[in-house]
Amino acid sequence: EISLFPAKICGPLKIKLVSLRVCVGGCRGLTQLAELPETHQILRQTCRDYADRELTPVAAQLDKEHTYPRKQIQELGAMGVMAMEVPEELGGAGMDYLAYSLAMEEISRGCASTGVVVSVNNSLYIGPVLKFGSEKQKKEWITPFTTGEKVGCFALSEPGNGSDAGAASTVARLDGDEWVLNGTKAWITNSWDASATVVFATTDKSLKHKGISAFLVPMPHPGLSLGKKEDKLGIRASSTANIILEDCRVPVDNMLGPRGAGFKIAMQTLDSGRIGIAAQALGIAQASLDCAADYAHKRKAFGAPIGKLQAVQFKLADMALAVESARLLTWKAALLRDSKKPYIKEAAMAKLAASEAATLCAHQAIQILGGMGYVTDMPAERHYRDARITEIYEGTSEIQRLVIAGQVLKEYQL
Ligand SMILES: Cc1cc2nc3c(=O)[nH]c(=O)nc-3n(C[C@H](O)[C@H](O)[C@H](O)COP(=O)(O)OP(=O)(O)OC[C@H]3O[C@@H](n4cnc5c(N)ncnc54)[C@H](O)[C@@H]3O)c2cc1C
Repeated sequence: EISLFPAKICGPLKIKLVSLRVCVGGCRGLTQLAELPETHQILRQTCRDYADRELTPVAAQLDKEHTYPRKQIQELGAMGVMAMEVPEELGGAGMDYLAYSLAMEEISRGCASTGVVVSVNNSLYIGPVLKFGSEKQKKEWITPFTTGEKVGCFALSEPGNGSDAGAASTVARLDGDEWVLNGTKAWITNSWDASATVVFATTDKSLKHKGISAFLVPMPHPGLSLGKKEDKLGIRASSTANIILEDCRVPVDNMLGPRGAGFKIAMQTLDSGRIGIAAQALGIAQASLDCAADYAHKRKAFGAPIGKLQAVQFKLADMALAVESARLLTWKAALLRDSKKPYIKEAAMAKLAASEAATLCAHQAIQILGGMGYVTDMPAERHYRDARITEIYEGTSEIQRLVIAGQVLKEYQL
């Protein structure tokens, strides 16, 4: 298998990923979190090699020019990475969430913008269709999104509400055999590059969050327009914009899941999605540590490498500790999900720990690099900018703490 690699980028990698499908059941019983099964180690190395070759060298330019990584997303699609959990019959890689987390970390280590495109397509767009869609919807709305040719998005937030997602003001009105959508969705990742979106809108305002339903909307589509591309601090190669719905009509068949189930669909989607964002944050944290440790060996001050200074060593130790502990939490959350056990608390813990690790590591990497950390000649400043969003989207750090506390209090309920 390994001898096939690398003849041509996508073909051999696809073969490798396909051959890993057989082992998915093997990791369910994994108790030794510190060591991955061999199959997952191969997947991790394959994604790491791809990122080193195709993402790390171009990440700074994609960021600078705000360029959507089209070629890379198509290559990742050919590898199976754009639809990791989707069964083979629907065109996906048929793998587990641990595998998805490993791929997400390695891709984000190379380019965090590419990481978020992969994450939104896998967990936020395909995820809810796979879980709540009819067989017909799965074929129509998933299969074309497995190859990297098309990507999807997830439209929950609005200008007036983000954390308080149940307060959605976008409405859906039934008119004959069509739903008519009106409202504005804010901050939608992938929107400028997407071919479809899951939209959350209220079908009965009096029921509050229980009146929210989910809809599948093709893009472009009459009545759907995009706002300006947001000029962001980080993850600048991914697009973020408002999606504006003005009498946007979709057939009744485009409702995803039962009427009124939209809030549940959104929350369950975000529970899983957080594991992917934890993995994205881990990739950024690891890239910051890589950059700082390498520099500590090479940069000399007062006649010796700065890595000999205890002050620098302490920073590296704290960074490595934060990365490793967040990685174990992320793998634990993924393994629990793969074994169909409750994972809400662990996913929130993983996202909180990994995003704070990313912020810490990126901050300390700049300190270790000194002036070189502050300019675009080195990647540390990009990691610092990219890290920040992981503490905001798919639930801010404050919301993660609320989720964790809610679960802890439940465990101690009398
Ligand atoms: C680059 C980017 C990409 C995004 N991509 C998407 C996407 O693809 N799809 C999508 O639907 N959304 C997306 N979002 C939106 C994102 O999920 C929201 O920004 C996030 O949930 C926070 O919502 P908000 O910005 O409205 O902040 P608010 O909810 O207004 O929060 C403001 C502050 O108040 C705090 N706060 C709010 N409520 C509480 C509480 N109960 N307890 C304690 N503190 C609280 C928050 O933690 C935060 O610090 C994206 C955002 C960005 C910036």
